[in-house]
Amino acid sequence: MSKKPVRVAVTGAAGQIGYALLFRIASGEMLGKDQPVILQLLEIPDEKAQKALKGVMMELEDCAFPLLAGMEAHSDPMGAFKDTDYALLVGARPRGPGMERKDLLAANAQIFTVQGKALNAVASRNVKVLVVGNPANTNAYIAMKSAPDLPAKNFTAMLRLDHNRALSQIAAKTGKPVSSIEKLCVWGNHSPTMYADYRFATIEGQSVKAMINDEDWNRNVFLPTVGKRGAAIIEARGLSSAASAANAAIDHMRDWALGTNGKWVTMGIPSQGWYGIPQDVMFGFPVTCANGEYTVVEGLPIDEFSQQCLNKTLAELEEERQGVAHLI
Ligand SMILES: NC(=O)C1=CN([C@@H]2O[C@H](COP(=O)(O)OP(=O)(O)OC[C@H]3O[C@@H](n4cnc5c(N)ncnc54)[C@H](O)[C@@H]3O)[C@@H](O)[C@H]2O)C=CC1
Ligand SMILES: O=C([O-])CC(=O)C(=O)O
Repeated sequence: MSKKPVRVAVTGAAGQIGYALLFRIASGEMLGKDQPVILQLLEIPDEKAQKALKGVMMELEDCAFPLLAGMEAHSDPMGAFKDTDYALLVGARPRGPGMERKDLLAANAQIFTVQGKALNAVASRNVKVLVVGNPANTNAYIAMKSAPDLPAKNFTAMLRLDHNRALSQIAAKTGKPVSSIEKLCVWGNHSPTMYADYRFATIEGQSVKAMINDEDWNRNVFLPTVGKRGAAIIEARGLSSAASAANAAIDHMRDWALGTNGKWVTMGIPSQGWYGIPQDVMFGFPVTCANGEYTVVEGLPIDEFSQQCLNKTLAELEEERQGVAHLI
């Protein structure tokens, strides 16, 4: 018997990430090739944006996806989030050259109070929320705090693009396939202060740290390359990452919903005090996923350099959190 359709809300649906994301959700890449979906798409109440959204929906229709059980266009989050099982909050202003992601807080923070409240009011009580719009961690924090009736753990921020970038850098350095790398993680904020950490990583059971054996490369090449990759893409493309961001969103939601079979991935999640990170700070942690739940990988040793990195990214998140305290 075929499965009952689930509702997937996507905001910023006519934007560049939206365009790279929706077709993959509708084809079953996110929730499985046996899971029908109803897309509930949100764009701003602006004639041009709504018209562009209609165009994207016409293209979705033209794909005749067998799993696409329905589609709705919305200009109000209360409609878009009604009974939704999954919410991908992408819609927000992207940065341009010379900006840091936290420069977007003033422009974007308000979006996430409104959307958090709407989720609180009308979404499924088990809704799984992924915030992509930048600055992703603090926007996810705002949405979570604006939705007190939903479980805090159901609000997450996207660190998966950073995780995937780190995987590719390690694969290139070691000459080994991406698929062979296990136990990598990225701690903290989706910003240049993030700490991509391959101390525990293995390839075919061998330590990646020992294989690379180059602390200078770690600190002066790997960390800045991963940390500033978003800016490098903007510099090269004139626009921020879109297809890779959509791909990371698919990876994040798929793994959360369908599980990782014991493999580590990185998710931005509200801390429950793990590794000394204060309660509720939306922080990138290594997790495994099973049965629709994530579990933090606990008990990893944190050496002095790693502790400094964690402190730095935490300090930035705390600063962002103070900057939005008036919205919560
Ligand atoms: N967390 C991450 O790893 C990444 C995050 N991003 C962020 O994702 C966001 C979206 O990026 P793009 O798609 O490239 O931008 P875009 O400008 O192409 O599209 C954003 C869309 O969101 C819509 N929008 C704005 N406010 C909205 C609201 N309140 N409700 C619904 N829709 C709304 C806009 O009308 C626009 O169509 C940006 O903030 C960007 O910085 C981008 C790449 C990676
Ligand atoms: O850098 C940006 O502004 C977009 C983004 O978050 C990324 O590519 O990681």
